[in-house]
Amino acid sequence: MTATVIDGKAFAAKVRGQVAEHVAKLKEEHGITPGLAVVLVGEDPASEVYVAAKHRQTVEVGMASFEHKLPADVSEDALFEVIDKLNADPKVHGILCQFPVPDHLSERRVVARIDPNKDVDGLSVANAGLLASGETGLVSCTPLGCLMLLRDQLGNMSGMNAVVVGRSNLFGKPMAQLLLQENCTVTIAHSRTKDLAEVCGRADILVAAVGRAEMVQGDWVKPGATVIDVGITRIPHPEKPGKSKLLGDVEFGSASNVAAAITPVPGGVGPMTIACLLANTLTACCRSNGLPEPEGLTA
Ligand SMILES: Nc1nc2c(c(=O)[nH]1)N[C@@H](CN(C=O)c1ccc(C(=O)N[C@@H](CCC(=O)O)C(=O)O)cc1)CN2
Repeated sequence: MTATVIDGKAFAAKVRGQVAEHVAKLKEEHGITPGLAVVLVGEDPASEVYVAAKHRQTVEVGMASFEHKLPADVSEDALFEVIDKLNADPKVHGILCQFPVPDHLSERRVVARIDPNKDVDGLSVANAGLLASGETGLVSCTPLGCLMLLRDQLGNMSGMNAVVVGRSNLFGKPMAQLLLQENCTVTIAHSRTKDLAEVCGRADILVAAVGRAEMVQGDWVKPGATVIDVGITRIPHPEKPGKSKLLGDVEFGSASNVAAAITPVPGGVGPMTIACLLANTLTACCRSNGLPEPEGLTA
């Protein structure tokens, strides 16, 4: 079997197109422009690339982009002052702080300071709780992106065995909740799981978010499964000196011989993260103005 390679880059472009269409309608019919504020603390090179991509794509879909770059040694008080102003700013519908933050800051405390209605990363305790209770909130972007890819690939997932490898608040836990909402039978596996290969081998839907390059081998994959690879590890390119190469958590070559469908790295889940951030900003804007939400862009 050679798996269908799920094109996350193309799907993300489609999502951005839907967001742009809805944004244009909001402007025309209601004179409202959704706004996204991104706070970057320090100069982590990867974070700078992601924040630049967020700014570019926000502007491309017709939204207002507000960037706040703070020095690496910014105090928690000074950072909270910026967040408080954004919470109170009616032009800003979505706020996020790019992670990781420097060690003297706590990601948990930063997220807790953001108004849950503007928490477009969906990471606040309020939004995590709403998701766990099956109520409407804002859903973490990468799991939301994976859900969109799975719905597109599989349609009805009811009764399927889903295994999520990884239990982070950013990804594993919300992903498991979303799969549960799709009526999957969900297992969350993690570093202490016994016989991980056997657990993975029972998955009709296997979502790997372990953060260890190529840990999930082809012989862990059930024939015909749909495999979603959330890992991104950057290594020096073996053939091109000075260049780097990205690896997922799944050994793509062997897994794609067994699976029915699989996301590649790069070009799979990654591009969906920013597309879903834009979708969440649009959703937050519609909700705060009491307007109907865009269809197909929420969980
Ligand atoms: N506040 C947040 N911080 C971080 C998040 C997040 O969702 N919220 N996620 C990651 C970084 N990230 C977005 O912020 C992100 C990661 C990867 C991609 C992406 O498109 N990846 C490409 C490869 C890009 C490359 O060459 O490096 C792919 O997989 O094809 C977009 C956004 C951590 N921080």
